[in-house]
Amino acid sequence: MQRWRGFDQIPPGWGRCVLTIGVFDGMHRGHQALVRAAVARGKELQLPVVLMTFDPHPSEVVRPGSHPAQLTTLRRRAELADELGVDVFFVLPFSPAMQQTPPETFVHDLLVDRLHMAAVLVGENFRFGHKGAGNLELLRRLGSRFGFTAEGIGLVVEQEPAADNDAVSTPGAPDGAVATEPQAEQRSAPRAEHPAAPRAEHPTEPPELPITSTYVRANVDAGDVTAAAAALGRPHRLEGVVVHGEGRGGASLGYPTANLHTAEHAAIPGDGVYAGWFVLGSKRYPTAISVGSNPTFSGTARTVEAFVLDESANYYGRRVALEFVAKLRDQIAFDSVEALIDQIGKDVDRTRQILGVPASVVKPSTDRAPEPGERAAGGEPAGRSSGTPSGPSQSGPSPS
Ligand SMILES: Cc1cc2nc3c(=O)[nH]c(=O)nc-3n(C[C@H](O)[C@H](O)[C@H](O)COP(=O)(O)O)c2cc1C
Ligand SMILES: Nc1ncnc2c1ncn2[C@@H]1O[C@H](COP(=O)(O)OP(=O)(O)OP(=O)(O)O)[C@@H](O)[C@H]1O
Repeated sequence: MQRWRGFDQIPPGWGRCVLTIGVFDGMHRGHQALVRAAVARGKELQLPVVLMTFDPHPSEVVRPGSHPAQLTTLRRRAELADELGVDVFFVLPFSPAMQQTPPETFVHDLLVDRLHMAAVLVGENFRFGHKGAGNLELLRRLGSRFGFTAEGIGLVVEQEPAADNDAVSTPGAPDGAVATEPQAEQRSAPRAEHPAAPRAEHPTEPPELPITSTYVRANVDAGDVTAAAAALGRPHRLEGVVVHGEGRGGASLGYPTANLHTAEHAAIPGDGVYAGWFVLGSKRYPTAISVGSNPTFSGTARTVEAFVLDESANYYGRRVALEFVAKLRDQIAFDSVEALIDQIGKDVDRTRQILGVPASVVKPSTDRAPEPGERAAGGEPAGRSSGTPSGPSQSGPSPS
């Protein structure tokens, strides 16, 4: 896949193409359906498929200071587009001049004259150009004038989770892994209200609301990472660089944590404790994640920290990502450090259960994730035994 930034990077001799346009921040299931349709059209017409996205988020240009929480970095968005078969990931720097551009000019001067689009595919609800005056209808009219086709894709809607299903599949778990325990906290937690939710006239019929990035952001913010994962088709991922914390995790608690420094607008899930995956390069490790200000220690700064199960490597300075699979509980101000340690042990046990990772695993090397079902010869993990902090010796070179 090629990556371009701005129209100047269109290579000389560029022919015709199939185009899909939008912010694509979530790269959620709706976006995926749209991109798949564009890729299929590209195959049929034997033309390359261009995905056009914007940077910064257009909201920031329209209302400075209003940048929405970012669900994917441009790098991650490109990676996901590549996996779906896109040929060119085209980032259009979004400027005040672009915001003022009438939709007809945008289509004629840029998409037709410079990008040579033969077909454009967008969601039915797509709006573009000054004051959002452009829509699918306009694209169709301009298409018959300038010689391209415009196709609208039906919107993918969110699915309500089945309330009586005891076996909750966990997005991102190893193949076939299923959490056998109902995720009670998840179920009972109020769902983030859909931004476009109408008042239901028939309460028994769940409303069918389109998946949008705004909806995913609301769920991430509310800590409902299960609903976010259902809309994304994968767990929400937060990227960052591992930095030093207070130096307390390994030394005093026996649970060293990798503290993440995240990008300014990154979508950080609401405060709480989560089960998820620690992603390092192409490997994933089970992890218990804490988001919040560590009220037991009267902390004020909000931190994102991950205790990586069965690992004791030095992650400082590494670029890593966390994938949030399920929320376990809220952060609590414990009366004693012992009570916090005891609870973290239970969080770790629960994390194993949800991810389908056995309690005792062979100590993997730092670049190898344990295979589910893999056990140490003696039955005990080479790192720590499940849920039992083993004191300062565990902290070693690990992050605090
Ligand atoms: C799984 C897990 C759950 C946690 N839950 C809480 C909590 O409920 N309340 C709290 O004050 N801190 C909680 N913490 C955060 C610890 O207080 C924090 O990791 C510790 O203070 C070490 O901080 P440091 O990395 O800055 O040294 C939790 C940490 C982990 C790994
Ligand atoms: N649920 C969906 N199903 C199919 N296509 C969608 C869906 N949501 C958005 N699209 C289309 O995907 C492209 C990119 O959408 P875009 O990221 O701009 O909006 P969005 O996901 O609705 O997010 P936001 O909440 O920020 O409006 C557009 O063409 C849009 O119409």
